[in-house]
Amino acid sequence: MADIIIKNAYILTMDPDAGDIENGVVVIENSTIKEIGTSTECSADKIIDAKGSVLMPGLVNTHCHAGMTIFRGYADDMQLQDWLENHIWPAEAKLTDEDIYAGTRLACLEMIRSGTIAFADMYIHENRVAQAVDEAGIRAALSYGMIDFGDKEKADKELEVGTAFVKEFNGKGDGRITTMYGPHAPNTCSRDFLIRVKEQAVKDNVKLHIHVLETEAELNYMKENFGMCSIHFLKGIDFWGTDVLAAHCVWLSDGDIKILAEYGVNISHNPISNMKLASGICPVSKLIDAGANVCLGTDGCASNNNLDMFEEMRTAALLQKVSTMDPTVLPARKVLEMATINGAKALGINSGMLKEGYNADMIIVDMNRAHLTPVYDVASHLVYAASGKDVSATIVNGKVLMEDGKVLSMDEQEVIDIAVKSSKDLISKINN
Ligand SMILES: O=c1[nH]cnc2c1ncn2[C@@H]1O[C@H](CO)[C@@H](O)[C@H]1O
Ligand SMILES: [Zn+2]
Repeated sequence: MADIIIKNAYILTMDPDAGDIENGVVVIENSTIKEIGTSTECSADKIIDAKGSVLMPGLVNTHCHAGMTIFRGYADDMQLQDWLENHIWPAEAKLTDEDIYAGTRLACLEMIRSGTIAFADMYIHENRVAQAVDEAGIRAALSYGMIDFGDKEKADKELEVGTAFVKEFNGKGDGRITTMYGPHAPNTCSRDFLIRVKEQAVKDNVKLHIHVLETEAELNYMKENFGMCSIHFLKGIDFWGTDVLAAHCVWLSDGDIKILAEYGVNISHNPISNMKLASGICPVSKLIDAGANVCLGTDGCASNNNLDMFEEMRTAALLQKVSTMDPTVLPARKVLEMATINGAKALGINSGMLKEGYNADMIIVDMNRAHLTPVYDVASHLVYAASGKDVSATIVNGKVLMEDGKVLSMDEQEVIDIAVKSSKDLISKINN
């Protein structure tokens, strides 16, 4: 007896061998996909009738600071450096681990609601992030964000916290949680520290998550201090590899693009954050043409200001078209690949496709809506017309986290109330 059968769905498998299945069935047993096709002999404890809906792999958000939902709308309309140094970092200094737990629960709730099945996180008090992820039932690749600012003592401490986190939480939450090292950026971490972190990550056999060339200011800083850009600098210390998830990568030369592709670096494109902070535009279509693995992320909620990966897909497509003045770049299916297959590859998880043996991580999108009518091409609607609010069900690791628009793995009102309280406490701490 299987656990769940989903029937009568239009299945967007994202599996290049299978394509779309117009009236399909998926059978879930334990945490994986047991069968996918047009019919099944299996029976199951639970049957979900997805008539009129699309069943697809859940989306993967490859760059997030989940706890920053607490700062949603807190500091808008400024330059990244001013925003971080004068607003976000002073406020983060007042955050308690309880605030981060509350903010991450809110993020998980929002992600489950909007069809995200996994995310890559870099933040502080990451043990509480892991707790929130474990309880919410979502999947995540978590890292403690480390910054040394060239201070040797701080570097030792940061690496100690980062290493302890990696070791304690890798594989937790029935394997839904994996861990990474999170050196913040080449202009906030020293050369020595980045070398040590890379060595430790290789030793522990875990991946690395880092911000790279998000701003022109970083490019100028690296040129002034090292006589080269961050891409060549990181190449020089043997940092690059398929184990690296590099967020942003906005300020790239054609030579940099070749390096990133050659080393198989995973690039998390965050178009909304890059637009909001006026950081610039990642040359996504050039990266893809060069053969690089480009995926999508929202960044934290203070620079987006939501975690809706459907909005991120649409923005990625539109921004690339207007910036290259070529409407043929990043067609809908390509963007869907970025948000599913490519994201799963970056996180090293067996998700991103609906295929036998893969993780049972999937979502149901309700197409019976005015703004999704009529339908000529399902992929087009998912990228250009749908939003996260159209997701009716989210399944992660074979567990139904949301069904018929109702979140089952957490008490929604409680999560919202506690996050509101955290934000109010925070403001009074900041003002005192
Ligand atoms: O867009 C961004 N660029 C650089 N840093 C960021 C961005 N968003 C958030 N953080 C910061 O990265 C650290 C992770 O532990 C946090 O301090 C967070 O505020
Ligand atoms: Zn970030």
